[in-house]
Formats: sequence, C-alpha cells, structure tokens
Amino acid sequence: MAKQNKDFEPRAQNLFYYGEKMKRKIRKSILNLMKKIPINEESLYKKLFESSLWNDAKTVALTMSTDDELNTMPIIERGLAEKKQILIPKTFAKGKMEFFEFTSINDLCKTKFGILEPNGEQEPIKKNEIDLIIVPGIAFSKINNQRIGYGGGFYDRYLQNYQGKTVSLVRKIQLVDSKWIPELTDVPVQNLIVEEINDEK
Ligand SMILES: Nc1nc2c(c(=O)[nH]1)N(C=O)[C@@H](CNc1ccc(C(=O)N[C@@H](CCC(=O)O)C(=O)O)cc1)CN2
Ligand SMILES: Nc1ncnc2c1ncn2[C@@H]1O[C@H](COP(=O)(O)OP(=O)(O)OP(=O)(O)O)[C@@H](O)[C@H]1O
Repeated sequence: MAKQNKDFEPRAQNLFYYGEKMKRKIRKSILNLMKKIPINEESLYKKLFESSLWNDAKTVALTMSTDDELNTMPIIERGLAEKKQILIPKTFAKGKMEFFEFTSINDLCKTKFGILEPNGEQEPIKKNEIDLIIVPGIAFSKINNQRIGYGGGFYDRYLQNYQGKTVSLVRKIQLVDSKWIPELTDVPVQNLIVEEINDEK
C-alpha cells in the first residue's frame, strides 16, 4: 500500500488543489440538498435487487447508514435472508478501512462520527473475497462515474487494488451534470443505480 501511494507524489499540485477545492464546494451544496429533499428509497432497493450485480454476489460490502443517507438496513436484511455474506467497514487511522462480517447489530459500536462499526474482534475479510461493494457517497458525476465522499479517502484507498464489482445507490439530487477534475487517487464507481421520482416510473 505504502509503495502505491508514492506513485501519486509527482502529481501536478495545481490540479490537486483545483480538484480538492472544487470537490469541497460540490460536497457542501449536495449535503444541504440531501437534508432538505425526501428520498424515494423503494425505487433504489427495487433496482438493486433486480440487478445481476446483486443477484450474482455472494459477499456484499456496505455501510451502516447515517440519518442523512439511504437506509441500508433493508439491504442488509434482504442479503441475510438470501444467505449472502454481508460485510460492514471499520475505519482506522490514516484513511485505512477493513470489512468485517455482519453478525448482529448488537456486535457493532458507534464511532465518534455516529457511524456503527464492527468491534474488530473477528478477522477482517480479504479484499479478493468480496464480490460487490456498495460505495457510499455524496455527489456523483453522470459523465464519468466519479464520486465525492465525506472526504476521508477511505474508499479511494480501499478500491485502489480491488478487483470485484462496485455500485452506488444514487439520489437524483446527488447526480451532478458537470465533470470536475478528479484527483489522481479518485476511483470512479463502476455502476450507478439512480433513484426514480414518482411520475417517471
Ligand atoms: N454510513 C457511512 N459509513 C461510512 C462511510 C460513509 O460515507 N457512510 N465512509 C465513507 O468513506 C467511511 C467513514 N467516513 C468518514 C469520513 C470522514 C470522517 C471525518 O473525518 N469527519 C469529520 C471531519 C471531516 C473533515 O475533514 O472536515 C467530521 O465529520 O467532523 C469520518 C468518517 C466508512 N463508513
Ligand atoms: N490512494 C490514496 N493514497 C493517498 N492518499 C489518498 C488516496 N486516496 C485518497 N487520498 C487522499 O485522501 C484525502 C481524501 O480523499 P477524497 O476527498 O477523495 O475522499 P472521499 O472520496 O470524499 O472520501 P471517502 O472515500 O472516504 O468516501 C485526499 O487528500 C486524497 O488526496
């Protein structure tokens, strides 16, 4: 991992700053919208459960959602009912993250950011054993599937040498038309499943 990070050092500094500043601006405005506008969760669950991404996956990694995010509990329950292995991330210092098998909500503890995480007593699941990662995010670019998260860089680091599938469940308001200049470390999401709103169905 440390060796790979070195590859990013010779990047153009002005490009890095432009990307970072731009991302901060977009992150802030979309977060505001997410708090204000209600979500059509059912359309996202339905599309996910109908997808071959979901149906072909035996091991699925996803987060425990916060109040401002799409509720992931129905996805976890459906996965367990379908005998899939469900994985939840635990974050560590320096942007490191590992996934652990979800056993029971009682085995999770809240971080100082209010996110439920595994206690880390079990062994983490190896990256090459994960079929599908449902990647959280704040803003997504329609044009090139780039994403902006909360700024921890956890997923960008984890996805660097990940070989499996990725998908994000995206609200209409999280979809950005324009293309921002990504940082060299940004990893695009392979698939976007986008919310449908009422009369569009
Ligand atoms: N539900 C959920 N779980 C998730 C994520 C997510 O987006 N959603 N993550 C996706 O990666 C990881 C956690 N991401 C995090 C990203 C930043 C900070 C953080 O440092 N927040 C501070 C300071 C932010 C800042 O730099 O200004 C804060 O909120 O005060 C915490 C967690 C893993 N678990
Ligand atoms: N592979 C990497 N190696 C070194 N630094 C990285 C890597 N990926 C991201 N970073 C750094 O981490 C910081 C946060 O990254 P970024 O803003 O892309 O996070 P994010 O995608 O919004 O968050 P997350 O992935 O946690 O949802 C940035 O300073 C970025 O340069």
